[in-house]
Amino acid sequence: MTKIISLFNQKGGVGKTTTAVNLSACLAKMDKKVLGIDLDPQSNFTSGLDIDRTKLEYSTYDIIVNDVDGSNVVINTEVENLDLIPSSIDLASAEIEIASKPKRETILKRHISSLIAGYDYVIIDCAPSLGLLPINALCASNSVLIPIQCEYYALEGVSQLMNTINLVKKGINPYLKVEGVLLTMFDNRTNLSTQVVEEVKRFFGNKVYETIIPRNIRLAEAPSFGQTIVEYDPSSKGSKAYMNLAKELLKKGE
Ligand SMILES: Nc1ncnc2c1ncn2[C@@H]1O[C@H](COP(=O)(O)OP(=O)(O)OP(=O)(O)O)[C@@H](O)[C@H]1O
Ligand SMILES: [Mg+2]
Repeated sequence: MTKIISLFNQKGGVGKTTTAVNLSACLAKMDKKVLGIDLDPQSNFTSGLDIDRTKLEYSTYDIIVNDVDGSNVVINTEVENLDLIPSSIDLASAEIEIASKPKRETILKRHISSLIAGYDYVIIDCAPSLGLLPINALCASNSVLIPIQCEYYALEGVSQLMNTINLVKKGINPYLKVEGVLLTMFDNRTNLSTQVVEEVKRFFGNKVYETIIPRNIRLAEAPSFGQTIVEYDPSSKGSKAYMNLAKELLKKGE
C-alpha cells in the first residue's frame, strides 16, 4: 500500500525540504517508486531536483486553486523512480484564494487520489506555517515526519504543531499518525546539540529516529547544483545519514 508522509514543522529552516529531497532520492535509490509533492511556494523541493519552476505548465497551485487533477501536473525527474508534483511562486496566494471554497482542507487529497496507487511512497514538503496548505498535506497523509533542528529553542512551537495534528485527527483524518521525529543539523562539536537530542527524546520518546542528520556542508551545497546528495556526494556523511534514515523508515514500515 502507498504510504503518504508529510514533512511538517511550522518552524522555518529546520530541514524539511532537505529531508524531502534526499529521503525521496534515497527511497528511489532503494527501488521504491516515489512521488514528491512540493506544497511550498518557495519551491525548493522543485528547484532542488533541477526543475525550473518558472517553466512549468502546471503546478500545485493549479491543483489547489483550479481543481486540475494531479495526474496532469506530475512530471518525471532526473532521478530514476522519482516523480514530482512541482510548485511555483503562485502558490503564495493560494490560501487566500481557497479561503471560502467548500471542503478546502481536502483539495489535495481529492486531486491526487487517482495517481497514488502507482507509488510506494508519497513525500509532501510543507511550507513553514500551520495554514491551509499544510492542513491540506496533513489531510492527504497517513503520517507526519517532523524534522527538528539541533539548535536553541528546538522544541519551541512543538505544542502548536501537535495541536494542529490532533485537530486534523479529530476532524478529517482520524488515522493520521506521527511517523517519526528527525533530529537535523547535529553538530557533534557542541554540547548544545547533545542537549537538544536528549530534550527531544524526553518529549517524543521512541518516535525519535535513531538516525540523526549531521550538519554537513555537502547537504547545503547540493541544491545549488540541482542535485540530491546521493548524486552530488554519495560518500558524504549527509548522504550516508539520509540512506540510513530511508532504511529505518522501510524497516519501521515492515
Ligand atoms: N544537515 C544539514 N547540514 C547543513 N545544512 C543544512 C542541513 N539541512 C539543511 N541545511 C541547510 O539549512 C537551510 C534550511 O534547510 P531547509 O530548506 O531544508 O529547511 P526547511 O525546513 O525546508 O525551511 P523552510 O521552513 O524555509 O521551508 C538550507 O540552506 C539547507 O541547505
Ligand atoms: Mg522548505
